[in-house]
Amino acid sequence: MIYTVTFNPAIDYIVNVSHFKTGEVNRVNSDIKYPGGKGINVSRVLNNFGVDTKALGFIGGFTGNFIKNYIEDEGVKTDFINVKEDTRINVKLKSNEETEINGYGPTITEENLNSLFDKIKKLNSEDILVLAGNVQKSVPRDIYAQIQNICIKNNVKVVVDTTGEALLNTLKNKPFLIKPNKYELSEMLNVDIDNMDDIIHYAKKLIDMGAQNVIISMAGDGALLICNEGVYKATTPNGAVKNSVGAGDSLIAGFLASYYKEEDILKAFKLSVATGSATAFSLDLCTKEYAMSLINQVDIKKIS
Ligand SMILES: Nc1ncnc2c1ncn2[C@@H]1O[C@H](COP(=O)(O)OP(=O)(O)O)[C@@H](O)[C@H]1O
Ligand SMILES: O=P(O)(O)OC[C@H]1O[C@](O)(COP(=O)(O)O)[C@@H](O)[C@@H]1O
Repeated sequence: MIYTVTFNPAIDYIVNVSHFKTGEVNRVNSDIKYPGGKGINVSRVLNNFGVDTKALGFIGGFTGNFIKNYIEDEGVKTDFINVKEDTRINVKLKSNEETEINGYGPTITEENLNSLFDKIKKLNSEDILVLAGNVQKSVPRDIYAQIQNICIKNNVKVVVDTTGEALLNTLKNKPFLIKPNKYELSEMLNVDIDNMDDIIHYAKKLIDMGAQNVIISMAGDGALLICNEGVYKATTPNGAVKNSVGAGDSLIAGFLASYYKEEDILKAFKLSVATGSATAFSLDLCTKEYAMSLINQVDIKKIS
């Protein structure tokens, strides 16, 4: 089973406004609410691919229930821990530019954390665990590293998709896969990144620091994979972007949907990029059929 953990789920409130102006009353052309948060998105796409997945994490209030009911109706299994405050709402404003306002999120207590640890202790070597998204300020910065330590004992593969210090803290525990985008790569290592050589150089540093496989996602410029076999670059398929929220999460889901079945890193990389793009070209997260229809347009080249 592929488990995901989302510490800070969100309702993604997508708002389309033709010509957004600050300091004025703006009327929406259309709006829609989706369940969001990185691990939840990964589980939703895995479920679309027919892969058995369970979403763990913390939800609260009516906003939390919206997420739970929505994804359970789609067929995603859940085992959330209820917290006292409401799950956050993240606003994704689509106008001439895309603007995101991500909420703060509810407090997580030590008791909440212990309940999560108990659930994770039950995973075994057949399972994969995805730790995805930012964690609330109330949570220790090394929480993902603490969870990895439980997983190491039970031989569970761990994928980490977060940023900054929280991600750096996980490297010593050798995560199976990490997926910073190029801005997150530059931010976490506190370096300027100007070109592809810089991206490769710093992505290799993450391998030296402990990551087993690194994907650097680069939106419309595709993605890079750094693994045991070398460095590979993937192009993206052609298409018109409708909503890129969740494209990175979809990339991870596509990777795992393939890897879980075939354990072939390069095949998984190809599907991952097709899946990320399929979501970017869709209003909601993509279907399996759409991702599969794009896969032959993804060109992968070994670059070193
Ligand atoms: N504009 C785009 N055109 C085509 N594919 C895209 C576009 N934006 C995102 N994608 C796909 O989604 C993947 C992840 O997107 P990216 O924006 O890099 O991740 P994140 O959402 O984590 O920042 C990319 O590697 C690519 O496959
Ligand atoms: O946990 P964070 O970093 O605040 O991000 C949460 C947001 O990221 C998303 O999971 C989308 O992530 P990506 O676009 O990077 O795939 C949204 O659903 C959610 O609003």
